[in-house]
Amino acid sequence: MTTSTTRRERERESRACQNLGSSIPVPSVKQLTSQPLETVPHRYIQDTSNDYPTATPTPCHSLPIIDFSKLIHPQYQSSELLNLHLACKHWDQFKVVNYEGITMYQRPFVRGKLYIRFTVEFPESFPKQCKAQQGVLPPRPSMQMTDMELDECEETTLHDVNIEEEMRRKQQEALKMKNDDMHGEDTMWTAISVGYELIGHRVSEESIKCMDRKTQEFFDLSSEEKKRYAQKPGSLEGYGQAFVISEDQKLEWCDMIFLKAIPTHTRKLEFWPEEQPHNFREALDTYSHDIKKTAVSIIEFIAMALGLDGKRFSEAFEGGNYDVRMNCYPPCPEPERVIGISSHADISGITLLTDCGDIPGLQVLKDEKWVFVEPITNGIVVNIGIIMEVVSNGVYKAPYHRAAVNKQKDRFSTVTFCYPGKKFDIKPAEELINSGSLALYKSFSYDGYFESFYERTKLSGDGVPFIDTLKI
Ligand SMILES: O=C(O)CCC(=O)C(=O)O
Ligand SMILES: [Fe+2]
Repeated sequence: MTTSTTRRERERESRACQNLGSSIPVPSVKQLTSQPLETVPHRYIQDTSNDYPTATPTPCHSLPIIDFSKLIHPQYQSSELLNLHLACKHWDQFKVVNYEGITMYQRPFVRGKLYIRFTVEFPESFPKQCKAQQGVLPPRPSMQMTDMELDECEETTLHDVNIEEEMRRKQQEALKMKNDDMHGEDTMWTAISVGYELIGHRVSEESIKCMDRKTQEFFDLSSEEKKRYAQKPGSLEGYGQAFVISEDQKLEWCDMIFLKAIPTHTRKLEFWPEEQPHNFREALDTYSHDIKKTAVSIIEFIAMALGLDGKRFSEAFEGGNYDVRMNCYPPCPEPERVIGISSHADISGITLLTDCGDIPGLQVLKDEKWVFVEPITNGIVVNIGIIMEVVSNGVYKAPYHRAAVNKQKDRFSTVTFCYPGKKFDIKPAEELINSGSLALYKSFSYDGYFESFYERTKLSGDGVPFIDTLKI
């Protein structure tokens, strides 16, 4: 009974995998740049006429940092969860009242700041009936307060606050404290994210460093060697480029290898480099299990920050799917005319990215500007994916991001797309809907969600972002 159910499930899974879309073979950018290039071939030149400008780096354009060790520390958890929430959703209006917050750590008589978030929704029009209703209702209660009520009031001043700068400052303090605390420890890693930056997570340094090396070594192999792992018709897995569906489509300045990593039975080892790079498979095996552990914890905290049952999410991601994409962006003679990866939002629940080296390339769209995400040594970028945008009913948004390239050096990144298990329906969380909000997104089964995504990748050029097709 169990065996046949498992077999049936696997068959369904394998059918679903075959429907994952495919990509037609394209030249390798690494090979293209192996000889000196002065100009870029026409197929790579992007139309940048309607593009957003790139922001000049400033402190308020850098990403917030969340301290993972605080998330798991009873003393700091609630304040760090608030930071996490603000980091995932940082566009509301904030005011601050000084010295009215909770007491400060180790200073029981000093209160910190009280941040108040105002989300004001003005009606678009006042219905005509309002006036008529006023006529039949009793007079409004007086706003005048009694002396006793006034005695209990305390006057205070609401200061305007730039919450992003404020968070930045707090996070820099947190980072400093963390570094002081961790002096001498080298087993922890720093992590950053597109929605927020995370420090102190539990992936081992060796695991990430080793994967970084293997990613670089893979792309440094000869073309013949890499082609042994080339994508096959009807599959996105393997070495190549993603989502090239027509011969005249613009190409991205990127070579990649895409592999399903977890659960282990979904691995297609024919695409996993074997003899070279030496120990590539072992490195990816360890890395993917480590990244999964981090993802399971992060998702639990994200759910808690949304006021949802964290355990439901950690369980769903414990039994989840993890796909790894390794990217190589070779140097380009005209970097401003090409794109490494075009603007997109990830379809995952969350995405964890490690930058192999210190060359910036990842950009996130913030306030209609492309902002570079500075690689942090030993860091992981955490990005909210479309699944979490739907589940949060739009409270958190899956940010648009892209990869820029540079003139001087290869850039490499290793990206893990983290998905819940197949039993997880992709729909706004019931707790959020029951609390009075309308569902803003449609509901999908796990397979239904992917089917609708891959259907859309086949429709080129209608310009409707996938996320918009999910909205009610
Ligand atoms: O390499 C990067 O910085 C971005 C990669 C990315 O967004 C992706 O693979 O989905
Ligand atoms: Fe992405």
